[in-house]
Amino acid sequence: MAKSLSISSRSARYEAATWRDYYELTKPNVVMLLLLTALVGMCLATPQWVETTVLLAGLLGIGMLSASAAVINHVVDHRIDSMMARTFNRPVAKGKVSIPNALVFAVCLAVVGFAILALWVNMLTAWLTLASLVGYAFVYTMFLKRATPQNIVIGGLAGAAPPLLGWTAVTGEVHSHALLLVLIVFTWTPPHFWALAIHREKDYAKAKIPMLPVTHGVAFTKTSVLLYTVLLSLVCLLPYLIGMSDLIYLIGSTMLNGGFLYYALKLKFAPTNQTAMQTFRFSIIHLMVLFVILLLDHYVPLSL
Ligand code: HEM
Ligand SMILES: CC(C)=CCC/C(C)=C/CC/C(C)=C/COP(=O)(O)OP(=O)(O)O
Repeated sequence: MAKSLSISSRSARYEAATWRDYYELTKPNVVMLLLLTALVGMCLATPQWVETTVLLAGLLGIGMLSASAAVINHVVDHRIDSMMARTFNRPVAKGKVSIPNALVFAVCLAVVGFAILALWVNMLTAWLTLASLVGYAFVYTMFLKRATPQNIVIGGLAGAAPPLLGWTAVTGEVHSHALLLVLIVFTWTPPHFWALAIHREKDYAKAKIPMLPVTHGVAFTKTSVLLYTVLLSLVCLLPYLIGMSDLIYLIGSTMLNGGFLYYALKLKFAPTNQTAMQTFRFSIIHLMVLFVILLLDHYVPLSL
């Protein structure tokens, strides 16, 4: 009796799932920023306007595979998500969306996304995007996240891939300029995540996830944020130095990196309770504006 009651109350909770829960599973804000970086990869790949079919099918396919990866992340992590204050309310962790339903949703997104890329873009982009899904949903989430504090440095490669995916969607080839855009996002990821991890250190310790502040302490993580931010500022100079981007980019990226360095220095040497989260929030604005500036610089010629 008690068993049947608990089953029926569980299924009642599953019935309560709405489209909003499924939408939340796709990490929409993260996917939007990933798509912005993919769009910039597309636009920078050609001096002409990107062909409409490639633009739309490319963004849709990359978006669907990224969303699928995010849904799988929710499924794999539902136990640890339910232990952390930031994530306990997520649809799978909370039991609002069942694991089978979430998996069916993820598989549908992945199959349709892959087919769109294969049919209307090209096979190179389809395979590279699928590899990014595997990198994030399986390699990072299932193994690295639980294994090493360098998890997000290595796993960051999957999240950094979209500018390359956008580029290959347009040209069908891997180009060094596209790899430089990947390097920018790759170098940006550690200060982006570790700033948040400092704020959420107790959550991660509780869930026994070996994030850097848990394994090496908050002071060491702050130093790592600062050093990666310095490295990011140097990497961000490369598009100008190799002649890929021009003056608008140089000025814009220098200002953004100045802002990021300000927060990283404040976090290390003069923090308040809010500084870690302010740094995390600024990292998102930094990457978003940086890629908009790359786009502006591409279409508005302005050089010395
Ligand atoms: C391994 C790499 C990464 C890790 C570990 C990571 C981690 C995180 C975490 C833990 C959050 C907080 C989510 C929440 O509040 O529930 C977050 C937020 C966010 N991340 Fe990342 N991130 C990574 C890469 C990226 C990449 C590559 C992008 C985009 C290019 C990105 C864009 C965002 C955005 C836009 C948010 C805010 C989401 C929101 O407010 O809903 N992240 N990230
Ligand atoms: C196809 C393709 C480009 C795939 C990449 C997909 C993707 C959604 C990358 C973003 C990385 C990210 C949000 C990591 C956080 O995971 P977490 O588990 O550490 O954070 P959480 O605790 O908030 O879930």
